Amino acid sequence: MMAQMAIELRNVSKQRRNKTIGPLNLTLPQGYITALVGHNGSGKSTLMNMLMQLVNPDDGEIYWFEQKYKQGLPLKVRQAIAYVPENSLAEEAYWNVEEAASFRKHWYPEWDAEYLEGLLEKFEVPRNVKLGKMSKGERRKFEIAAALAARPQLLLLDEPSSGLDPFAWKVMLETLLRYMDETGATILISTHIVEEVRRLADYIVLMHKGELLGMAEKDSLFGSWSEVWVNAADEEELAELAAELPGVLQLTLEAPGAASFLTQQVQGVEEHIHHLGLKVIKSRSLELDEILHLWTHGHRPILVDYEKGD
Ligand SMILES: Nc1ncnc2c1ncn2[C@@H]1O[C@H](COP(=O)(O)OP(=O)(O)OP(=O)(O)O)[C@@H](O)[C@H]1O
Repeated sequence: MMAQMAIELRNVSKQRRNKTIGPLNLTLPQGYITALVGHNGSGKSTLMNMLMQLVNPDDGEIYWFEQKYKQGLPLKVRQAIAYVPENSLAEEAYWNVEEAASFRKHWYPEWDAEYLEGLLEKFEVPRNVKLGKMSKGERRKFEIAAALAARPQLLLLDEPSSGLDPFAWKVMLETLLRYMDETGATILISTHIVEEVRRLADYIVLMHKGELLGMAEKDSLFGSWSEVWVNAADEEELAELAAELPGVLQLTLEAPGAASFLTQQVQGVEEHIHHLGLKVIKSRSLELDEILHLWTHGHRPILVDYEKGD
């Protein structure tokens, strides 16, 4: 399946109890890791479930490797996708690692038993324990290892790090990066962990209250917002600053003689400040979580690579 696009969503929507997810427009280019971020209940799992056809959209169209399959995903496509859902399947609870692995091996033609062995060892997954008797983290590690052993072209991971200890988490990151390097697969990962986004993601997709706020190249987000401190004497000077500086946020007098604000155009703003006869005391780039927070509050970063909001 030599497609440029692993996944495309066109105006996809799904009615949930009291809210609508969508309309979602999104393109996942092949060969990249995209992090799906957003608050609880924003629709991340619903989106993943639609990509597995576990949930069907009410409206719109989904393309897998540039094809749409209204009548169900063909086996060949299904076999190219591995999914680690938020909650592990109850049906497999009575199997141990070997039994679960041998079942999946029949399902996935590219199954790599040796690779699985290596991963289980690295992750320190206990053997001869039924999956249902494993700790949350142990089960999670098995599920991630087994998903990779299927050698998927598209890997969907719904909060894979939940329950992992720091050691296992590190192994997971290394393993995913290596897998991407070796195979050029596509990964969609939902996560609440900023550090994970920072280390893994090529692209960030932000969901908020059932809507996609946009997609940004991760690197373009860094440095998009800055916090700047200036020497402003009083409220009067502050008001002058506010009138002079376009598009600044959260302008506040921090202490007598010092004000701070947020800006996306740090250079232009600094020139303005000098022009007003004031000085920049210091400035810093906002962290990724701060940038995402601003974004969910309507302050879209300017350096967004491309938006599939049409
Ligand atoms: N089977 C369902 N039937 C009806 N509504 C559902 C169903 N599953 C989820 N919802 C609702 O849809 C919304 C989105 O849920 P979803 O699980 O997709 O969010 P999420 O972003 O994955 O959240 P979290 O970060 O908590 O995992 C929520 O308001 C949820 O209550």
